[in-house]
Amino acid sequence: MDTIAIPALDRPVDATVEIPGSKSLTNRALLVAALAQGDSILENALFSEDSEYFAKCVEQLGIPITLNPQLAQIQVAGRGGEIPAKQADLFVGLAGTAARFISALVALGNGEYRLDGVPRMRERPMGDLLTVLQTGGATINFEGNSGFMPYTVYSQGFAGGNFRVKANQTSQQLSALLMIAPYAQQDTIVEVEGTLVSQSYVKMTCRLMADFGVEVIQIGDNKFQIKAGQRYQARHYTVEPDASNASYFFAAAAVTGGRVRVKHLTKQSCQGDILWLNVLEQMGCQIKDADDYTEVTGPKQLQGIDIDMNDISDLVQTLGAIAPFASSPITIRNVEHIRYKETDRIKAVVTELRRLGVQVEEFADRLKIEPGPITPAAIETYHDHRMAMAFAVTGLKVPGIVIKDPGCTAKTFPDYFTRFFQMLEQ
Ligand SMILES: O=C(O)C1=C[C@@H](OP(=O)(O)O)[C@@H](O)[C@H](O)C1
Ligand SMILES: C=C(OP(=O)(O)O)C(=O)O
Repeated sequence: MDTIAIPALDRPVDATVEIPGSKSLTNRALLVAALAQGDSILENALFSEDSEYFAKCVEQLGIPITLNPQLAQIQVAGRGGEIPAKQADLFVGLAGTAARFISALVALGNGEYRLDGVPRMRERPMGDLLTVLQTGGATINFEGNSGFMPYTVYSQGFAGGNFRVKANQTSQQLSALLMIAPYAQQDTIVEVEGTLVSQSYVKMTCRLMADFGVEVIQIGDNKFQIKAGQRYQARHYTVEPDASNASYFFAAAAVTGGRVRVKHLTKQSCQGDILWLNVLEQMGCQIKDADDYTEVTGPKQLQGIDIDMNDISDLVQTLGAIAPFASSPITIRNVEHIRYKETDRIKAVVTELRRLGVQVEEFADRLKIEPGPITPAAIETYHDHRMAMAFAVTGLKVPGIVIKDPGCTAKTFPDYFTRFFQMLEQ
């Protein structure tokens, strides 16, 4: 298996970086542009496994896509809500967004659509969304366990109506439903039953829908109404840099007492993970928030923090990886749902921190990390891009840290290590 050795720094980082487009925004924009009538152009789109699987699915459904990776541009020739293909065999890799959003998209079609992913994707929850699609008219044939990939969706359009959906393991199933709802035969009201995790992503969904001309009426925190007959408008859309993927570069400034500027990402971002800046501020960093960039300057000594990360849970690994360098313990709460992601992320972070000699307590929905010295080790990444990207930052402070299977960053950030090393050379 490939590995990458991370060089420890004997000086603070001092760099300006650019981060590719957001995965969450690219895949939402691909979906709504596919449903719009006519050509949309996505600028600064992400080119990575998650978005390329997504684009390929849309294309297989008969909606032409032109990829221009050199210009970071994707052109989508939307078909006004029609799904031209009557049959397709679709593969989503490990992309949770593609799995959920494409399953919902094919429910608008008229035909049979098989969906599958990598072995871990077959374990990730899909059932709550599929139950709603069944109530809305689809028949679903599961090849293995009910509620999990692989399955075939037999659809004849989506009826809409009133639904209750669980969103305690992932918010993506709710986002998927919201985005197809304007094309249902009648108005849709979706009520979340119980806890809604990762709420900031649902806000992002509503914002993106509004950017393409569709209104979601939110009734309280947990109820959403979408009028049928609304139509997405094709448009030019510029994808923001990925705030979750920027977190590793800001973290590098935080742990080395250095300075990192991320171009074109600002506090006005519609991505919930922009709140990483607030986390770092509470830990002692200084934040400069300009019109077209954000800059983090790290302190001499990071402080500990006790934080609910339910809404920004893709950052748990980033915080876990720098936690041993704080002056007091770091407690990360309310993140049981990260056990259903690329890997069980609570378990993965705890295991790898312990491998580094760090004292960590694991609970069902939280972890507590004690500061302390680190013994270098080779970090297992469990096919999880965020394990590789986060623990590379730990390696900046401790000589001898090696990241196993660094190629797993291809999921959302194929040239992560190139940009990471470029940051160190500035
Ligand atoms: O809707 C989205 O784009 C996402 C929602 C979050 O997932 P959950 O809703 O499963 O927590 C997040 O972790 C994921 O990276 C992207
Ligand atoms: C959880 C993630 O991805 P997915 O979209 O596959 O859920 C992630 O990118 O951290």
